[in-house]
Amino acid sequence: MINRLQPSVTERLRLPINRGLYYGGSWHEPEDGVYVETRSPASGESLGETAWADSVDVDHAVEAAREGFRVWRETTPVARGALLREAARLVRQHAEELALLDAADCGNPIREMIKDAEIGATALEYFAGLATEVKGYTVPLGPDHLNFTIREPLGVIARINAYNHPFMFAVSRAGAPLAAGNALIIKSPEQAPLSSLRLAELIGPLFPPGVFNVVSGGRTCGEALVAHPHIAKVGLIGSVPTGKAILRGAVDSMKKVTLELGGKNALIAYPDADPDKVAVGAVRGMNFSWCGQSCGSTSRVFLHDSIHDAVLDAIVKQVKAFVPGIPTDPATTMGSLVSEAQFNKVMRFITLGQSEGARLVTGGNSADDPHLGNGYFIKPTVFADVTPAMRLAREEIFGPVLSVFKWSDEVEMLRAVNDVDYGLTASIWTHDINKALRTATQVEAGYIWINGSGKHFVGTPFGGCKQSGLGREESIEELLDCTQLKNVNISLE
Ligand SMILES: NC(=O)c1ccc[n+]([C@@H]2O[C@H](COP(=O)([O-])OP(=O)(O)OC[C@H]3O[C@@H](n4cnc5c(N)ncnc54)[C@H](O)[C@@H]3O)[C@@H](O)[C@H]2O)c1
Repeated sequence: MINRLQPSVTERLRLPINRGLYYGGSWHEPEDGVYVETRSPASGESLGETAWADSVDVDHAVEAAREGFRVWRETTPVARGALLREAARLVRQHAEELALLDAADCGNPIREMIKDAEIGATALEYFAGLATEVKGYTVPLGPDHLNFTIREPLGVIARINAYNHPFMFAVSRAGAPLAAGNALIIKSPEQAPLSSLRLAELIGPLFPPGVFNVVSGGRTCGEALVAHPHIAKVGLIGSVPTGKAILRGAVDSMKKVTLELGGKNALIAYPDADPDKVAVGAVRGMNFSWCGQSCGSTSRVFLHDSIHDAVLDAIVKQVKAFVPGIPTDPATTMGSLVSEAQFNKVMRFITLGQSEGARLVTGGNSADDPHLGNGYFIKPTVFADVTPAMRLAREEIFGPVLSVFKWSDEVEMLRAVNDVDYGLTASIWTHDINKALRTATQVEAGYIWINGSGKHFVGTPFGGCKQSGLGREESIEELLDCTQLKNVNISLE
């Protein structure tokens, strides 16, 4: 059945046994009995069906989570932290099988996805350590009062996830809500639901029933979570249109919303930068391994005229290292797009870029290997002579397409960098510290690398400006955002 994924994968791929909805500490059938097939985007082969939750199922999951919350909020922070550390241990222990599931289900190569286990487990440990830092403070009001604040959990938090790192998002974004004493409902991405189910099998039973819940489904399931009056906060990792829909949907119940959305991120190279290092940064920042399907991808590269040709040549040489292949094969350096819809969207942008007058330097078509004929593979693609007005330069493609701009006037370049609706990441390359820091203050982005790209650092606030999102995660801000302050005044008169 799944032999084409990679010869030995049939033995190694451990599909989740449970395909239903995990809430209240056990597995449930969806009320209306609907299951939807999930297929490998690399081979077209079926990976079986998973439950498709609707609003009635969401009601059940929320009820179970409210029960879980009653127990969990009374659990000491140290005990919560201990369970999160145990969850981290299990994620590491099962790293290969979780990564294989994602490779098969979302098309990203196993050699990269295995790193997601370490990222997710480290996030759990980080928030486990912060569980005792959910502190209030005292407010001086003079001799007649003792006034203090208590920081309390919110209740039930829903996390709605995108498809590009399914189990890493499920794991890493569980840490803050649970450390702060909330119950959690994770909604898996419809394109790749399997690893979230396996995660529920592995770590769900660690927690009191109703504390850690996983539901699979599509937009209706997400909408029901957002509209539910007993969900206190929704965190989304997804696209800008979904973020806007969630903001609208959260109005009636006035819930908190955190949005980690898309990007059209700039890399800026100054004349003094080393062309080879810039090229390494540009290629790494573009995340070609998972076909550029990353919110933080530096998909717009602004090269100073004086180093433009040298960097472009080096980029073109380096992207040749990314050869589309079967994602479950450990040798594969670049996987497939997640779906036919995403493949078609990327191909439309490639055609559009050419018609807008950008110069296609390499790639631009699907993989040559006939063994990949059933999958959604596109070669790493680089456009040069891109100008700021082109749609290629302005819209998030979420595919392996890098746009290179040539600049000579710094003011004009910075205007072009900021003249997009997005503002997630930026990468600045220069040895001039003043220039680097001045540019960092001028670029409209939430997460900036100087002489680097791509990497996230545990404990540093990640999130976007403008339409790239609301709120900051991967840091203490994420933890505090899962809490609310209560003020208590004791009269001493
Ligand atoms: N900023 C970040 O950290 C980050 C990380 C990864 C991906 N992303 C972004 O995610 C996008 C790609 O992922 P995608 O295509 O899965 O995004 P998407 O917005 O289509 O879907 C994301 C999730 O939202 C759910 N959803 C869709 N419509 C909804 C609605 N109206 N109400 C509630 N839930 C709804 C989906 O079922 C899915 O689980 C890109 O734009 C990418 O930049 C952002």
